[in-house]
Amino acid sequence: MDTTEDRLFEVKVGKGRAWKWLYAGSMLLGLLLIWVYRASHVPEAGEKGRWAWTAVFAAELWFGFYWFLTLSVRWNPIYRFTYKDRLSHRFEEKLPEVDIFICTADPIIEPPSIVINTVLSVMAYDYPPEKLNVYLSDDGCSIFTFYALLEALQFAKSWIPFCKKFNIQPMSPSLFFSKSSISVHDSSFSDWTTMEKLYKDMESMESRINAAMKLGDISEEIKAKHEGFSEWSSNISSKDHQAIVKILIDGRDQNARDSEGFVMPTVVYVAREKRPKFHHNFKAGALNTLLRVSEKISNGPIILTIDCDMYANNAGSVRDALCFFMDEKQGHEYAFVQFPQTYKNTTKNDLYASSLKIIEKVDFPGLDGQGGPLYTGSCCFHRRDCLKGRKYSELSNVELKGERPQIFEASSRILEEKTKDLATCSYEESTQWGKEIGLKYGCPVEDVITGFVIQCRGWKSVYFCPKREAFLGLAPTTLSQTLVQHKRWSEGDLQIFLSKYFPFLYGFRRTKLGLQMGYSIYCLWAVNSIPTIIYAVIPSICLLNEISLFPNVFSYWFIPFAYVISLSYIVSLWESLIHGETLKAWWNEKRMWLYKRTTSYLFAFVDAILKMLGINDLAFVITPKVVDEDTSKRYEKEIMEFGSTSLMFMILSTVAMLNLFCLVGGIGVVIVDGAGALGSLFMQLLLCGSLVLINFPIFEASFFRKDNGCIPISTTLSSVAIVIIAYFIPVF
Ligand SMILES: O=c1ccn([C@@H]2O[C@H](COP(=O)(O)OP(=O)(O)O[C@H]3O[C@H](CO)[C@@H](O)[C@H](O)[C@H]3O)[C@@H](O)[C@H]2O)c(=O)[nH]1
Ligand SMILES: [Mn+2]
Repeated sequence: MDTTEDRLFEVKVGKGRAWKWLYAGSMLLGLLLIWVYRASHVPEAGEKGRWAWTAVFAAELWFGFYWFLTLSVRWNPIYRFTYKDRLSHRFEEKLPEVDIFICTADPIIEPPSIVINTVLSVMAYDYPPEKLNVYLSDDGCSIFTFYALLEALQFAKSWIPFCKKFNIQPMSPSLFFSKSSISVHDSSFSDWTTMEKLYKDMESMESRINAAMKLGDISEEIKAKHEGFSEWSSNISSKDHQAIVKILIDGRDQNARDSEGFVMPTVVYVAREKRPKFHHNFKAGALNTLLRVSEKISNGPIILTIDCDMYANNAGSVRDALCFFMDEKQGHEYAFVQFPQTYKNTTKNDLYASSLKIIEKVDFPGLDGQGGPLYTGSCCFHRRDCLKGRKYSELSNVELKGERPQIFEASSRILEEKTKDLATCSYEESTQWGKEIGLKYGCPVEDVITGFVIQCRGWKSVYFCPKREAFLGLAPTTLSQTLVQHKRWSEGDLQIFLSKYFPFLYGFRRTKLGLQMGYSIYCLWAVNSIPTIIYAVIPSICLLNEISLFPNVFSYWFIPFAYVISLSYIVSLWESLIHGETLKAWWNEKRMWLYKRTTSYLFAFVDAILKMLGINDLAFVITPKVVDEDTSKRYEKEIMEFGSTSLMFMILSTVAMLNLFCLVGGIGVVIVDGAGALGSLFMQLLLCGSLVLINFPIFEASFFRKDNGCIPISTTLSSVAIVIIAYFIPVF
């Protein structure tokens, strides 16, 4: 019973080992030579540039070490393929219940129209609907989200059967109808009238929801239609809002069938206290709430967690995930199956590098080869018991039983009352929730830390990248949103590194060394800020002051520098291009690399240290899912968005101005001193020149743009002033 035909999935191992050895070996040699050069050429005490030299040396040591960590995810990538036909052939009748957890937190920055499209998309999965249960957690505790959900469920009655009948993908109505070429256009599609009607229904649903939002209230007429609205009837702002649980569709209920006998998935709305406070714990708290509530309602052994802006785009994803969990040979080893988080709103050249292409295409298959990818919060299927805290044991055969708790027989109203207490934040007081049970608390990347602990309990995870994207989400569409998001991520990741979950210690013997290194790549994102700032500032200042920090182009020592630098850029460019990025997207990615490191990571670094000292509190800054029309037009045209004053922009602008200033000065020096100076300052000219080039959008936004997204004049003036002042401070 071990032939390949029995397996529900297949694994292909990446090729090119010999090349990798050659690459890694020669890079290492180059790095060693650079370090030898640095160590043997330190300027004498009292000589100019001694400090600069030391700083640059330290930065290069770090870059070398960090590069070494990144080898872990390039060494052994694996790629997976599933056999869904075998799954249905063998297990169709025994498919488990699947619970889908969707989180939303704020009706303004996460508009209900987005949330309901996510809900509708997962309801339409190609999966027995009586085994599909959708839970929406609403930390915004918003009557509008609730209302929108009710509207969506009404619409679902025609939308879901339509999706199933014609295999509609994407299953999110707004995405489906926004596509200019609709995939059902072939001859088999015969139901234009239904489609047109659906489109009209969707539009009128949207306009009703928007009208209610605009009005700031739900009309009495609508409120009368569902008793659930009464939860909001009393003066909510003064009352301590405990929790709401509403079973809106009970999939087991015969009434949930439509006239043709069509069954709808179960849909449950859960809201907790409105304002984050004691025991709230942000998204991790929300997911743990859903764990408890769902346990009493459907208790699906498999759970999908997604964010409210992540539309399901591939109807087969649930079955894909089950191909891993239900595989007889290896299924019992896997705790979760992570799908890539892809975005529907990235522009052609991915201005803010938000597609995270290299992570998706290179890092994660690489991590999979080391024991499994990170859990990234969204687009991930879990085994319920692993998520709750179960340890792996080779002996126990983890069955995926689809049994519902007895209590389900209870009527919805009784069940709602019973689960309400479980949904409150105060329920968790002096319990193990967030510590031993469920998602971990106290970290802005609850997902990464939770996944890591699961892997340390002996479980493996799976990364599955299907041909048709499984999910399509919304990436941030402005520079500051992107930088803030990365601050949250890098801060959370660094916190893990500084905590008892330090990968090399906590993961020791529990996970592979390669996986610990893989985690460290992200955990140390924030630390990269310091060496990067050193490199972006010091060589340029030295250039201006005619202090050479690199070997002369005509010296042998120049070779390792040239080799290491060009090879790393060639490899990075090659990785981008083979994964379908444009040349410009690569360039944009390099710019964001610099911007994240000099701002997000720097702030994260500082905040993580403060947090460790107990000075700072935990926060979760939610990424807005909408921007105004003006901004969104600029985004479409790939014009970088600044628009406001912020410390982050101030830093970016100062670094850019400084380099411009130094480049002009440096060129002046070379012209005056001639070829000799060019040889010894060549590397610095190149570095400074590249920094000026990559910062072109900043110069444009400071001096040439007139729109609302340009850099405020005050920021430009201040950064120029800082550069001038810095020029007169004798640093060396
Ligand atoms: O108090 C909160 C705060 C956030 N959320 C939800 O968490 C999700 C993610 O928030 P978002 O602002 O969109 O963050 P992103 O940076 O886009 O999210 C990434 O990073 C998070 C960790 O920082 C992960 O939880 C996410 O899954 C992952 O997509 C959203 O659905 C929110 O509604 C809550 O439910 N409650
Ligand atoms: Mn998001």
